Amino acid sequence: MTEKKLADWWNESHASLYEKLGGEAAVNAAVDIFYRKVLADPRINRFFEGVDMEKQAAKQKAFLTMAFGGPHNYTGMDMRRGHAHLVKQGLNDSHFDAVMEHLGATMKELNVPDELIAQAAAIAESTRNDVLGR
Ligand code: HEM
Repeated sequence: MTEKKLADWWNESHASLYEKLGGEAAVNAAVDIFYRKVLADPRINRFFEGVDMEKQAAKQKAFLTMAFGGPHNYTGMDMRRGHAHLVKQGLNDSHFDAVMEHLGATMKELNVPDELIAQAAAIAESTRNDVLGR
């Protein structure tokens, strides 16, 4: 193998899900679509009432970066703290499922391959108990 081929092979086989999806550009493309879906959904939009737009955009970006397996600084404890007030307002599995639905639909709209959608869903799913405070 030439050096270039070796480097390509290494990068392809070690690319994170985040890199495969297109990194920060992919997250930025997904934010608008995802955000619109969430805010248009009467099952869950009440949780986002009174959250200011700037904070919200940063939150959506953090959410998607996390789901895409990218660099993030959140831990289970942060997920617990970040959603504890929502759990008090009744946040439960049905709301979590709705968010998962929008995540999958957003990625489908962006023509992400099913296999990568499944990987992102698995990452998001792994936060369920922390988000729901149990
Ligand atoms: C897939 C699981 C989820 C992940 C990975 C996630 C991720 C995050 C992150 C990173 C933040 C920012 C926390 C911070 O302030 O540092 C956040 C906040 C928030 N999340 Fe989630 N989230 C998830 C599920 C949900 C669900 C199911 C809802 C409601 C239906 C929700 C509603 C919110 C709201 C409203 C905030 C902003 C809270 C505030 O600033 O007052 N999240 N989430």
